[in-house]
Amino acid sequence: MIRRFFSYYKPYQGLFWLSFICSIIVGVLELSFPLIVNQFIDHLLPQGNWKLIFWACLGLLVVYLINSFLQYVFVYWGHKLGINIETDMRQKLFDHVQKLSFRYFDNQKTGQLISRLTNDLFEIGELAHHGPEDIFIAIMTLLGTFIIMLYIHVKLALLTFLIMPILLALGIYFNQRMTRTSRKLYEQMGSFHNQIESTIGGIRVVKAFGNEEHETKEFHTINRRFRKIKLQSYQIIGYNLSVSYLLMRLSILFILVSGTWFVIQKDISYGGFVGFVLLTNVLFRPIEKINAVIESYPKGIAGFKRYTELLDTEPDIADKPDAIPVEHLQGNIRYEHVSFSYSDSAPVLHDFNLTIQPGETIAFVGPSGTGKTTICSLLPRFYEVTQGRITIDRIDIRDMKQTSLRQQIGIVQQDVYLFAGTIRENISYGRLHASDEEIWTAAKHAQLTDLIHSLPDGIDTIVGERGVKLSGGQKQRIAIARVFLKNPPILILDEATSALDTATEVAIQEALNKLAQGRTTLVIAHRLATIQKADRIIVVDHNGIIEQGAHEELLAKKGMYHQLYHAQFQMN
Ligand SMILES: Nc1ncnc2c1ncn2[C@@H]1O[C@H](COP(=O)(O)OP(=O)(O)OP(=O)(O)O)[C@@H](O)[C@H]1O
Repeated sequence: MIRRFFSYYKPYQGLFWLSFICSIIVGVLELSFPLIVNQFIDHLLPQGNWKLIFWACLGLLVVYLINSFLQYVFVYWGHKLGINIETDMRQKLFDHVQKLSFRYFDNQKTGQLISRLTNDLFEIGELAHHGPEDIFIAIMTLLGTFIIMLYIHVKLALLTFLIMPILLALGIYFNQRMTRTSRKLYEQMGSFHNQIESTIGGIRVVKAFGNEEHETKEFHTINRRFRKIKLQSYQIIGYNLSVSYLLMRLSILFILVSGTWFVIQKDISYGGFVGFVLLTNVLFRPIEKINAVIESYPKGIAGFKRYTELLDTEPDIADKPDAIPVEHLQGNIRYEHVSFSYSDSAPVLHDFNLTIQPGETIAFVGPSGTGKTTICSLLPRFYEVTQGRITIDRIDIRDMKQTSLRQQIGIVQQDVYLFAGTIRENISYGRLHASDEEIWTAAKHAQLTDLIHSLPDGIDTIVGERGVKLSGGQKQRIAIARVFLKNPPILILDEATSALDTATEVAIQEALNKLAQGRTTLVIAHRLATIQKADRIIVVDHNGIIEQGAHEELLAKKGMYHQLYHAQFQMN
C-alpha cells in the first residue's frame, strides 16, 4: 500500500525534492542556533569584542532570513504537492466511478460516494504533504540533535535520551486509539452525507407526508452520534498533547537540575549548558511533529484504504480488449436463450428468445414486475445476461465497445432526469457539440417550440434541479428532443403511466411516433390504448413470453392480452 501511495508522487518529483530539501535546510539551520549561542557565551562574551559580536549577530540575522524564506517555500510548495496529488486521485476516482455498472450503484449509497470523493481525499492530500516529510525530518532532527548533544556533553545527552522511549511509547499508544476513532468518524461521515442527500433529495416527499419532524429526529440522532465520535477524537488529541507537554517540560526541568549540577562540578561550560537547554527545545519539535502526523496519519490512511478499495472495484461490465466500435446499426435484435437475475435470487428472465426486425416497433405488455424493463435494460448492457446472448445485426453486444453500442440506442424513460441547467443544455446532452440549428430542430420535432417561446428566457430558461420548474409532460418532451438530437437507429421507450391531459398526451404521442419512424423501437407499454399500432405486441408474464402478435390478432385470441385490454378499457 505504501508503494502504491508513493506512486502518486511520481509526476511531482521536482516539487517533492524542492520542499524536502527546503525542510532539511530549515531543520539544520534550527540546529545551528543552540551551537551559535554556545560559542557566543563561551568565546565572544568573555572577549567583549563588539565588532565580532556585531558580525555574529549579523550572521544570525542572515540565517533567520534564509530560514523564514525557506519556511514559505516549504509550506506553499509542499502543500501544492499535496493538493496536486489529491486532485489527481480525485480525478482518477471519478473516472473509475463512471465506469462502474448499474449493479454497483444499485448497492451503493450516494452519500458514501460523495464522502469518498471529498473528505477522504482531503485527508489523503494532507498526509501526502505532511506524512513522509515530517517523519523523515523528525527523525533527522532527532538524530542531529542527539549528535550535537553528545558533542556538548555526553552524560547529559544520555540522560536526556532515557526519556525518549517513554515519549515514543506514548505516541504509539495514542496513534492506535486515533486510528480506531478515525475509522468510526469516517463511517459516521458517510451516514451523515447519506442522510442529507436522501432527505434534501426527497424533500418534496418529506413535505408531502408532513414528515419533517421525523426527518429532523433521524438527523438529530446521526448528528449527535457524529458529535460524540468527534469529541472522542479530540479527547484523544487533548490527552496526547497535554501528557506529551507535561513530559517534555518535566524533561527540561530534569535537564536544568542535572545540568546545574554538572556546571557546579565544572564539567560543562555556561555556554554549553545554555546551548544544551536550547537544544532540548529543538529536540521536542520533532516529537511534536510526530504527534501531529499521529493525528493526520490514521485519517489519511483510513481514507487511502477506502480510496484503493473503490479503485480496485472491477467494473462488472467492461469492454473486451478487442471490442469493436459499432456505427450505423440496422437494428436487427436477437435475444437468444437469455437468462438473467439481479442477484442470487430467482431469475427474472429464463431462456428468453425474441427476434426483432430492423425498423419494427415492439410493445411489451404484462403484469407489473414480470421483467419488461429488465428485457430493455439488457440491450444497452446496463446489466449483463447471466446466460445466452443478445445480438444486434448478428454481433454479440459483449463484443461491441459499450459507448458505441449506447450511442446507437436512445432511451426515453417515464421518470425523466433533467440536469439543473437550461433547456438548451438539457437538449444538447443528446449530442454535446450539436449546433444551435440542430437543437432547435430537435425541439421542434419534440413539439417544444410553443413552450420555449412562452418562457421569458426562452431556450435558456433554467429548469431547476431535476427539472422541478417544468411539468411532467414538458420534461418528457425535453427527453424526446434529446433523443431526436442523438438520432439513434434503436429506441427504448418507457411509456408514461401517469395520465397526462389529453392535449399533452396527444402532443407527446405525436412526438414519440415521429421519433419511432424508421427506427427499431422497443416500447414498455403501460397504457394499451397507445400501442395498438405497434407492429407486434409481446405479452409477458413471470414465465416469459405467452402471446405475441398484432393488436387485432391478440384480441381475437381472447387470451391474456384480451383480458388486460378489457380490464383497462372498463377502468377507463
Ligand atoms: N436493480 C434491481 N435490482 C434487483 N432487482 C430488481 C432491480 N430492478 C428490478 N428488479 C426486480 O426484477 C423484477 C422485474 O422488474 P422489472 O422492472 O423489469 O419489471 P417490469 O415488468 O418492467 O415492471 P413494471 O411494469 O412495474 O415497470 C422485479 O421483481 C423487480 O423487483
